[in-house]
Amino acid sequence: MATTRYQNSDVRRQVGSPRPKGRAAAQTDSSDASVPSFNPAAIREFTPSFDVASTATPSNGTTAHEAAVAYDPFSMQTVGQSLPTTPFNPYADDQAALGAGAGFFPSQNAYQTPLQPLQHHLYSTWGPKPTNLKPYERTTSDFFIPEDVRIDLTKKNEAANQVMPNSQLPQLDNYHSLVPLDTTHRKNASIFGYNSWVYKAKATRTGTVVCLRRLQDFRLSNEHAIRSVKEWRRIVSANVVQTHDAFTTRMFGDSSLVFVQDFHPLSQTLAEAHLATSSHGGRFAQKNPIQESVLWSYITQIAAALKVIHGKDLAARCIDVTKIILTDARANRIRLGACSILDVVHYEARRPVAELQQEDFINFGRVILSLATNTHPSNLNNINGSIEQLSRVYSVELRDTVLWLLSPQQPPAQKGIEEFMRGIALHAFAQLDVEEQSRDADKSHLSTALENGRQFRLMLKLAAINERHELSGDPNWSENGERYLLKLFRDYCFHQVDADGNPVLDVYHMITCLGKLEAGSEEKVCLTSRDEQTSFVVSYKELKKQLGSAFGDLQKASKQAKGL
Ligand SMILES: Nc1ncnc2c1ncn2[C@@H]1O[C@H](COP(=O)(O)OP(=O)(O)OP(=O)(O)O)[C@@H](O)[C@H]1O
Repeated sequence: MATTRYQNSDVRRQVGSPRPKGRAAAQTDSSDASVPSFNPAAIREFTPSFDVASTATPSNGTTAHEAAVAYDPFSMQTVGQSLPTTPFNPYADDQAALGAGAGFFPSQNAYQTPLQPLQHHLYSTWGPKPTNLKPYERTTSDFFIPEDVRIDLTKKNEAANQVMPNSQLPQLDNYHSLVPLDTTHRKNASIFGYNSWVYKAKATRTGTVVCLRRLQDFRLSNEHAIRSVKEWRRIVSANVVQTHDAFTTRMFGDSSLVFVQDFHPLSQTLAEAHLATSSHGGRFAQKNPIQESVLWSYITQIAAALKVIHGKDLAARCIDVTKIILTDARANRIRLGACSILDVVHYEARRPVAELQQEDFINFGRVILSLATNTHPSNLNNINGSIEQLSRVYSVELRDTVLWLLSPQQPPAQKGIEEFMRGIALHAFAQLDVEEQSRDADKSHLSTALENGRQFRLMLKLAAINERHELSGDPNWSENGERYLLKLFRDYCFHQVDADGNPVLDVYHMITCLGKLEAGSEEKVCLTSRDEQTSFVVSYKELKKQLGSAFGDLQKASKQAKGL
């Protein structure tokens, strides 16, 4: 079998056969000692660490920047080449071409890192790891977002995209595709004084999914009432559902007041999550006793919300287990869900904010007492008895905290949220730690998604080139020149077969090949034609250039067709 070292010339001529046929076969260049031999095992449970493959990293000073992909997902041109002074682009293919003044650093020569060049073809290995694996062991799932996170996000996306066929709900002026979120027909008018309904809807102008809370049969008597919502737009807190707007409408067949809020898919109220109605008499029965650490987490988050709200001279007014939503059950993330509503509804009977803020503390205490004793707030008639019940299960500190919240101050003395926060600081730090750990895990997942995104862009380019029917009237474009090698690379990467011609589906091999191509590694690969008559030894770096140039042809033709 002839082995041809590829020289950037017309490979079609070197192949010597009009159109290669037959089974794809390819092998890694065995003359390159740095290349790990490819073991065509099926998807491995454990794959060796990429540290093993790292022996094959560029040795000729390929810099981090050379090895990275252009930021524009499809741009194969050096970004900013035509600009006189170009900002440093860490993703550019060729930093040298940017010119001396283009770098973030005084000149490219001055940029000499004492570190090894980054190995962009390797998946990063930072972030929390399963502890039962050796440091060099990785599972196939390591390359993707963890299953539980994927399921959670997918379910949330599904919930956000859910539609209701044959819906009788009206289309509003600025919102359409309403889907009711109330899971029960039981309506409780005691909180707002009106029956309320919650819908998911799509904003006509922006296409974003929002949550609409509708108060049925509400008659607006004062135009200024609705403007008080403006104040709530200023409240930006991780523990408050953001309110955007409020309007009245007759589209539901009555006079309704509607609040527009952020939509948090698959959220549950604290009552739904922790208190369950029994089938008889509407009494609430506990699902599982709530751990004390969860209660402290809730306390810390409600306090954080009140800090922002009271800090803007507003009062939450609606702190209730049925109006606080759990937006991420795994992380115990909660948000106050119905602030702003009572400011509009009770506009005529306005009361001093300081007084309402003091009431917030009492409602806050009732929420915690209700959760700790598994009693619906409307049944919390004997506070002392409930406190006693709480102290039988939970710590003295929790009991004292709830007592502090529930006991009214003798005027002119007033409770302050900062004073309360100082008192629970230890628990707030515990919550902070949980949040930081969860952020670490999310960052780690994000880095996996980043790597996958890079490879996905590469696959889009390959797919756009391989087997293209014709380009600019040339029916053989995708089979000629550099495109032919890209086709063989596609075979090498994805169409591996064993000695009997059976497919070898080695995810590790596919990911590694794409990673090296994406990084433009100096490592060489031996690509064999389908008829097994010709082989080409070519580096990933050259393949990457060829991919760029072939994709550039496509872009040029596409732009010409559009007259650009
Ligand atoms: N901003 C939001 N994003 C997503 N879902 C929400 C949002 N606000 C509320 N929900 C969900 O809508 C459903 C109904 O909420 P609602 O406040 O009406 O509770 P409820 O228990 O039905 O109270 P009530 O008896 O007062 O009507 C709940 O499952 C809640 O989790």
